[in-house]
Formats: sequence, structure tokens, C-alpha cells
Amino acid sequence: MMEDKDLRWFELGLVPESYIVSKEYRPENLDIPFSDSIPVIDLANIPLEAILKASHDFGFFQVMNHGVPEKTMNDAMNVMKEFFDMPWKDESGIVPNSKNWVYVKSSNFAKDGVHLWRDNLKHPCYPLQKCIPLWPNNPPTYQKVIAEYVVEIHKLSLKIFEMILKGLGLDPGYFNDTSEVQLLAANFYPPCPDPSLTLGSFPHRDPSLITVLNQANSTGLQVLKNGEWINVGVIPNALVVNIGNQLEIISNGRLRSVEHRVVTKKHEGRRTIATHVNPSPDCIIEPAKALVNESEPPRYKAFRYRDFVERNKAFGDYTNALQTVARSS
Ligand SMILES: O=C(O)CCC(=O)C(=O)O
Ligand SMILES: [Fe+2]
Repeated sequence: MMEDKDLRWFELGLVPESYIVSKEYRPENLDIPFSDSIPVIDLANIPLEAILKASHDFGFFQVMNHGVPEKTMNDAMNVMKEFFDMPWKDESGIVPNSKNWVYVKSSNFAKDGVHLWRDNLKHPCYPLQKCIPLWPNNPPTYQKVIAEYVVEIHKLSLKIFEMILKGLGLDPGYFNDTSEVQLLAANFYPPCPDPSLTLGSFPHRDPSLITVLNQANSTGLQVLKNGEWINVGVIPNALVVNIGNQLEIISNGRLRSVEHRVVTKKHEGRRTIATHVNPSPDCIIEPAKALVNESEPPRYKAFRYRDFVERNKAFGDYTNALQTVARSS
């Protein structure tokens, strides 16, 4: 038995009051069946139609035969586990941003007075070579392992974009140079004594083109479908893909950016790596010209992605710090 002083913030045996989310956000029903989950798509079949349909109906799908080696996925997850399990001496919990990464330990960060049931690490990934040396260097293999992971995820995202562009009838070069993996967000959601009171992540839509999520065979992610939360099931070695706001706009609403949240579980933790594939900061985002006409007028106004990010604090409370590298490129 560990002594009290060694207990981590989630090991207190009860939910501290500051972690109890307001009633409107509390997960009411944690026994939702897994049967009606998001579509699972085999990328080996060049499934243009299936991707478009899932992106429209759910905004989410899982991909198999995605080309990201299993070892790369597992290595990345293992190095993240080591990172999150390190004892942190810095009791502020929020590591200064001089290195362009932001580590937010749940116990030290409350948004509007409420703590989420998770520890979170975020850093920019673009331009990759410039970013790598600024990432955490403990565990010592972090930079190498995560760089390999980001390169593979980028390849996958290009594959998915190619299919989406073909499916929508857009120029295959539409995303040339404007669709990098720009932000990585890793999470550790520990087991929680009372999941009905807490959340791992508030309901939100992603400010990306697409997000690729490695959920390491754990559950907890829920997607809003027809006003009800549905669970995202576990498919071994699959990756979860979701459509972000920016792609919804480019597609003039044909693909949808859908609300999702993370619920906690009593006996299991959840570890995830989300890679947000975002437009370049100077990119102008607007409905693709080829998709608008008199009968389908543009449903969104044009804007510069950088302005969107700044205005909406799209990368969370540390958006400015996280943007610095990309900005100085
Ligand atoms: O960790 C998860 O399961 C979800 C993460 C997520 O929604 C995000 O990073 O935008
Ligand atoms: Fe998200």
C-alpha cells in the first residue's frame, strides 16, 4: 500500500467536488450498448462512397488497413504512457511553454472552476523538423518515436484526403501543402470512482480538417448522433478518424464535424493520442468553389485559418504558445 503522499490525484477513492461537472454535462446513461457504433471502413478497398457516407451521417469512422504500422502505434502509445506516469515535481502542473509544449495535469487546471478527469499533453508538429527538438526529451526516446508516428499519420491523412477529394469531385491537389499534422494532443484518463459525475473531455467539435485518434483499444469516446450519445467501440489496431470544422466548411456541409466527448470508467483508464491535421495558418478556408452554385449557395463565409484559431482559442487555453513554432516558420 502506498502512503498517502504518493497517491496520484486520481487515486483518492472519491471524486473531489471540483471535478464534478454541472448537471447538464453529467453523463446520464453509462450503459449505452456498443452495437450502433460508428462505421468501420477497410481502406484497402478504396472506399470513397463509404467514407463520404460515414463523414456525412456520423462525422466519424474507424479505419482498418490504414498503413500505420502496428509497432509505430504501440511504440507511440508506450512512450506516452511513460511520459504520463513520470512523477512530476513541478507542482504547478502546467509546464512552462518555453519549449512549445504544454502539459496540463488535471489537478492543477480547472476550466470555469471544473477539473476534467484527465492529464493532457499538447505540442505543435509542423514544421516537423523544427518542432522535434522542442518536444519533451524525457523519456529519452520521445522525440524519435513520436516523430515516426506523426510521419505515418500524415501519410494516412493524405490517403484519406485523396479519397475524400475524389468522392467530392474536387481537384486532387486541393490540399497540397495545406494539410499537415500540426498539433498532437495526448491524454491519460485514469479510472474514476464515480463516472456519472465527471468527464474526460467536454462535448466539442474539432477545429481541424480531420483528426486521427489512436485509442489503444480502450473505450470512453462518445459521438452525438440524432441527439443521443453513441459509444465508439474497440477495433484492434484500427484508428478513429473524425471530420473537423474546417473540412465541413470546405465541403460546404456535405461532410459534418460532429460533437463528441470522453466519459470516464470506474475500473479502466483510457490513453489516447489525437493528431489534428489542420490547414496551414495562412490558408483561406471557404466552401470549395466547385461545390457551390446557384442551387447550393455557400453556407459558410471565408476566413484565414490563423484568425479562426486566434479568435476561438481553437487549441485551448494555451493556443498562443502552441502556435508559436508554426508562426515563426
Ligand atoms: O481522447 C479522446 O478520446 C478524444 C480526444 C479529442 O476529442 C480531441 O483531442 O479532440
Ligand atoms: Fe476532439
